[in-house]
Amino acid sequence: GNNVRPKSGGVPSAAELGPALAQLVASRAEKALSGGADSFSLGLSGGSLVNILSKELPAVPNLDCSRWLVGFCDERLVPFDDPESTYGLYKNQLFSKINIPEDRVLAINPSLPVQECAEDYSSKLSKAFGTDQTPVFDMLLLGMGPDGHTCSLFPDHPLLQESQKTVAPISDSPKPPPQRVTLTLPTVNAARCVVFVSTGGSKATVLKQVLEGGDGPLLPSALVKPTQGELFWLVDEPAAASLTLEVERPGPGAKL
Ligand SMILES: O=C(O)[C@H](O)[C@@H](O)[C@H](O)[C@H](O)COP(=O)(O)O
Repeated sequence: GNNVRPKSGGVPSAAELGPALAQLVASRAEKALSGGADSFSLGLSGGSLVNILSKELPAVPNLDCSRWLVGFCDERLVPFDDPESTYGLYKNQLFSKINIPEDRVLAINPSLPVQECAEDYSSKLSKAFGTDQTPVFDMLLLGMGPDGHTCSLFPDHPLLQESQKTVAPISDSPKPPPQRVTLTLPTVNAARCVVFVSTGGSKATVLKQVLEGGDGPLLPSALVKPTQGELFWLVDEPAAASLTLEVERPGPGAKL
């Protein structure tokens, strides 16, 4: 075929990708906090990130999360004890294993109707970030669905045009559950560092389209272009299988 294999022998396997992600998070946390900021703000997403982070973050030596401020890039409007709740999964699998203070985790209020829930989450962010403007997260961790969605921003959905709100409700998500709350594209693109984590062969075609272009309108993941911040894609071999562009392979211990 015409696949140009990455020069240095391939992108990390899924097993190497977790530690690389944890290192990247730890390094950006240290950068933010050593620069004198009183918090490191991190936005989480669901999907496979829950397991990766729950395994790898607690394994980082001397990780101090006492000054982290953790929010959610999107959340499903279900009770916290529902297996579909992203917050619920992180609470059980990750927050119980790191020293993040409970009041520094910003979650939705799942008992509110979706519109009010989005407004409530938006004001929680405003308060925590001390601004009425777009909150600027130090780091956002994103997944990408096989349809190219990220957060709860789905292909061809009117929410892709949202330019005023920081957070928006969605009640017709094509991926269940239908009701969700999501950061909008302007909020995602205001972040200082955005990291996509994408693994597995089901992502190969869409990853090529997002990174190398194709016919039709840009997919939601391709609309993520931080205006000032950094953008990383951490992908494994099967996800990268259709790429023709060259992929960098940071070795173990690389400074990202
Ligand atoms: O709320 C959701 O439905 C999921 O969080 C979803 O948006 C997920 O992040 C992507 O589909 C990527 O999933 P993987 O990380 O499992 O590839």
